[in-house]
Amino acid sequence: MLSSKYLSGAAQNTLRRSQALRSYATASPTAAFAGQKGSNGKYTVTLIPGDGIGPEISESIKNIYTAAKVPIQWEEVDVTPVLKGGKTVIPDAAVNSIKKNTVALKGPLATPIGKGHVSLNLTLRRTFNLFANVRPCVSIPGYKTPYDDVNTVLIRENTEGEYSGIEHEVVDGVVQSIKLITWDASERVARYAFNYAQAHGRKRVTAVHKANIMKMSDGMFLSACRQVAKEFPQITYDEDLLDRACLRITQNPAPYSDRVMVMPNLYGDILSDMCAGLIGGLGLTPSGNIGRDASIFEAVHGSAPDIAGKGLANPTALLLSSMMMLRHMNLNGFADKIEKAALGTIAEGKHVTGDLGGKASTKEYTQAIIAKLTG
Ligand SMILES: NC(=O)C1=CN([C@@H]2O[C@H](COP(=O)(O)OP(=O)(O)OC[C@H]3O[C@@H](n4cnc5c(N)ncnc54)[C@H](O)[C@@H]3O)[C@@H](O)[C@H]2O)C=CC1
Ligand SMILES: O=C(O)CCC(=O)C(=O)O
Repeated sequence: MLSSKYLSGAAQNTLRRSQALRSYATASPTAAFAGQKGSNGKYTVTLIPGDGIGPEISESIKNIYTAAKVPIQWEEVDVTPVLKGGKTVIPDAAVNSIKKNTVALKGPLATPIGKGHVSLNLTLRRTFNLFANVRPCVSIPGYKTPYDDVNTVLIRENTEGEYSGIEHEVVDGVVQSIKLITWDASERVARYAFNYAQAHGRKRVTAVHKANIMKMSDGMFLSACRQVAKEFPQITYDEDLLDRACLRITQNPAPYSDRVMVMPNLYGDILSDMCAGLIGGLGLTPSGNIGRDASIFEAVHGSAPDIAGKGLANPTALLLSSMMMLRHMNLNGFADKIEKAALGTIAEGKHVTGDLGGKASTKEYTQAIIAKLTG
């Protein structure tokens, strides 16, 4: 093991954070929602509309929630980054709102490529120790794609790995980027994956890795998974190489319907976009960033600058993310009702957005869902 004296300041911070989180490894895997309704009978949820298509799709969710009479009031916060002590940080008001409400719905946040401020998406995940990113990807009934039986659940380690953000120039022309894997974070996400499989009736957990190449980092991730697997004898545990998993899923996704895949950070980012491609694209896939003290729900997609401001975006991915949020808040009845209206609208095919081959604007699609909810 590398002694901490050889680590950069950022790496040492990550190590400290990991040590501080040690207790999470054995804690309950889910952030049990403990929010209280206000005197108006509603829960307060933080809303980050986000960048690019974010405000358009957030507006759609708000309108659908009003129509469905979901007992939620939104606390909208701005996360335009501010400079504090030479560092780019999220404004205190936004951080405090999420701390207080413990649940947030987040639109996509854009990150400058190859320069500029750090990713605020990653900053939020780290700030609230959102250690597991759950990314389900399920075929949409009635929307025809090459496979109609996709039903994958991918759980991505969400705080470290290739996304640790520890980079420096060694000498001119040589840059080093450190992939940091800790036992604690690996064990914590592995335990979450097994608990998730158990709670959702999935019989197998597959750890996806490249430990043939990254023998120490992915190797330790696998060791943590193997150790946790012993606590769950009723669940089959196996391992698959990332490249082989990509090939197998695209050739035949059916065998992945009975399992949960768990993996280091970057692999989960890429594999979830690949799975989204199998069911119709990024306009359809939700996710939940789960921590013990807070959870933030967001679409898998980004800010889609190519269609932003044109009223073309598909709000389904954010809407389904908010369904994950409602179920997390035990508001299952509202989630079922809205999900049925959205999926019914897609299955009918008359009012779908361009990414699904339709001609409807974001507003027309939203109105069609609202008509189902109120009609
Ligand atoms: N969690 C987050 O907030 C994420 C943020 N990003 C950021 O978003 C920005 C743009 O990234 P890209 O690589 O362009 O990925 P992207 O996901 O924004 O877009 C990829 C493609 O999918 C389409 N698309 C995405 N969402 C859609 C929707 N709801 N409806 C219809 N079409 C949709 C876009 O039009 C584009 O052609 C970058 O700054 C990136 O860093 C990227 C991924 C996740
Ligand atoms: O933060 C970003 O801009 C991209 C993040 C991303 O692709 C993800 O990890 O979901």
